[in-house]
Amino acid sequence: MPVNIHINSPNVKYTDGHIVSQYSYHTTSVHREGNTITVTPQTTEMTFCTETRVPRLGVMLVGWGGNNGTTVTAAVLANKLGLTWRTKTGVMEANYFGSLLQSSTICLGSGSEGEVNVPLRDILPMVQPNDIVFDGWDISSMDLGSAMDRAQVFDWSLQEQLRPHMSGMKPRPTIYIPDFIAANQESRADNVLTGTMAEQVEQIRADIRDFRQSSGVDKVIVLWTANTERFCDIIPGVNDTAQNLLAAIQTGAEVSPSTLFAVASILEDCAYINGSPQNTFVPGAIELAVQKGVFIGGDDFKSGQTKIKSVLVDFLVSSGIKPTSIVSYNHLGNNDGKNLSAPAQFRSKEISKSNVVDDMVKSNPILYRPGENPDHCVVIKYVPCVGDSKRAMDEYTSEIMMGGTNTIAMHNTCEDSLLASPIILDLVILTELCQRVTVQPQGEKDFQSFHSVLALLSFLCKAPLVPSGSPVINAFFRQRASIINILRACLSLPPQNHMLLEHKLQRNFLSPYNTYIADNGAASKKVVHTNGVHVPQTNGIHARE
Ligand SMILES: NC(=O)c1ccc[n+]([C@@H]2O[C@H](COP(=O)([O-])OP(=O)(O)OC[C@H]3O[C@@H](n4cnc5c(N)ncnc54)[C@H](O)[C@@H]3O)[C@@H](O)[C@H]2O)c1
Ligand SMILES: O=P([O-])([O-])O[C@@H]1[C@@H](O)[C@H](O)[C@@H](O)[C@H](O)[C@@H]1O
Repeated sequence: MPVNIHINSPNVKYTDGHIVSQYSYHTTSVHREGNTITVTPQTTEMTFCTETRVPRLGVMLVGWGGNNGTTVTAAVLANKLGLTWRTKTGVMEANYFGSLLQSSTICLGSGSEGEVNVPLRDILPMVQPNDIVFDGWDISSMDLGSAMDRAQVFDWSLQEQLRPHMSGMKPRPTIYIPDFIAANQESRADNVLTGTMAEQVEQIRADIRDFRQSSGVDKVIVLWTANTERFCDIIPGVNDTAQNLLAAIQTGAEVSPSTLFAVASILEDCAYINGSPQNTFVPGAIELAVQKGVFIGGDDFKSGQTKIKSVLVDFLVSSGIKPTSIVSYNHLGNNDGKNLSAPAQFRSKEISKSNVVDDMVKSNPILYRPGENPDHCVVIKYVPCVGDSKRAMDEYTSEIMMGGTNTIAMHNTCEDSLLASPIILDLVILTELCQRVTVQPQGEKDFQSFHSVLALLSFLCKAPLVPSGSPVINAFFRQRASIINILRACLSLPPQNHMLLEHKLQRNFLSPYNTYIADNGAASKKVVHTNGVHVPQTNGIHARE
C-alpha cells in the first residue's frame, strides 16, 4: 500500500497538476593556488516543478526475445497477475527485488517513532511497473512464451502460468547488420528487415507510432537490450554531427543498428536507453538528442560484478586502503555469453567493465600518484552448461599499513537476467519521471528540463553517459545519493547529510522536551516540532504541544 507523503513547508506548493518547490542548492567553488586551496560556498535558489499526472508508459525493447527482454516482461506480468508458484524450497511470490525504486527506501527524517523510511517509489508520483506495456523487436521471430523457455531463467511452474499470456507477444522484425554482433548469432536471425538503411529506420519509426496508437499508451521509451555490438569508429563526416549522421543513414554508411534505433527513437520523440556497452551514442546521436530535447542514457546495465566493484573499491579507497590489483572473472552460458565469446563483442564489455574504478582512484592522491591505477583484469568465458546462472569470481588485492597486504576473494552466483530486469524497470521509470521535472534557477526567466544526456541514470549503468565536460561518477553511494537528493529537492527537502547532530551534542536541540518557543511574534531561528515534522520557525508560530 503506497504511503501518502505530505511535505509540511511553505516552500512546497501542491497545485492541481504540479508540485512546485523552492530549493536552496548549496555547492562550493574551489580554487587552488600552489599549496593554498580557497573554498567558496555558493547557494543558488531554484524552483523545481514536477508534473504529477503519471502517464501510461509503453516500453519497446530492442532484443525483446532475449533473456532480459523475456524475463522483465514475464516478471511484470507475474507481479501484475499476483502469481505464486511452487518450488522445491516452498511457495514463491512475484516481487521486484533488485529494483532501486521498487524495493529500496528513503529516510524522511525522524519523529516520535524514530527514523521513518518509506519506499522510494512513493516519494514522487511515478509509473508503477505493473502498468507498463511492453513491445519490441528481435532478430529472432520466436514468440515471448517460447523465448522465455529458451532463456531458461524461470521455474517451469511459473513459466506454465505465464506462457498463455506471452505466446501472443511476437517481436517485430528488426534492423540486422551481422558485422556488428558475433557471427554465432546468425542462426537466430529469421526476423529481419530488408531495404535500405533509411527505409529500415523509417520502418522502426512507423513501428513506434503503431505501438503508441494501438496500445493507447501516452509515452513510449525505447531501450536496447539486444546483443552487445562491436565499437564503431567515430568518422568525421559520417557520425560526428547530427546532420552528418542523418546523411550517412541516407547513403548507408557505417551506422550500427543500436545507433539507428537511437536515431529512430529520437526522431519519434522517445527517450532511448542503451543497456549494452557499445558506443551507440556517437557524437552525431548525442547532438541529435540535444537538438530534439529527447533523453538518452546508458551505457551497459550495472547489475552484478561491476556493481559490487563500485561499492568495494569505494569502501577500500575511502578507508585509505590501496587496491593494487582487481581481477574479475566470470563464466556464463546464456546467449549473451555466447555473443561475448567473440573478441570484438568481448572488447566492448571489457571496456565498460574496466573503467568503473577511475573516479574512485582519482579521488585519493594519497594512495595513487597521478596516472597510477590498480592492475585491472576482466575475463568472461562462455560455458553453455551453466546457462543464465553467471558464476563470478573476483579477487581484490590491496596494500595496507606498513607494507601489509589484504586480499579479498569473492564468489557470486546469480541468474544474470534477474539482476538486469529490475535495472531495466528503474531505467525506464526514472527516465519517465525526469521527463516531468523542470527547474528554474534563480535569475532565469524560463524553466529547463534535465540535459538530454540523462546523467542521473549513472547509478544503473557500468559506463555512465554524461554531458560533455561533466564528471563521470561510478562510486555506488555517490550515484545513489545523487538520485535520492534530486528527488528530495523536488519536495524542497534538503540533501541527506547523515550528521544526526541533534544526537551528537550535549543537549538534543530537537528533542520535544527542549522545545524552544519563540518570543512574542519575534522570528526565531529555532526549530520546533509541528505534527512530528520539523519546520524552520520563521514567523513566530508557536509549537503545538
Ligand atoms: N545481467 C545481464 O543480463 C546484463 C548486464 C549488463 C548488460 N547486459 C547486456 O544486455 C544485453 C542483453 O542481454 P541478454 O542476456 O538479454 O542477452 P540475449 O542474447 O539473451 O538477448 C539479446 C537479444 O537481442 C537479439 N538481437 C540481436 N541483435 C538484434 C537487433 N539488431 N535487433 C533486435 N534484436 C537483436 C537477440 O536475438 C537476442 O534475443 C547484452 O548486450 C548484455 O551484454 C546484460
Ligand atoms: O554486470 P556485471 O556482472 O558486471 O557484468 C556482466 C558480465 O559479467 C557478464 O559476463 C555479461 O554477460 C553481462 O552482460 C554483464 O555485463
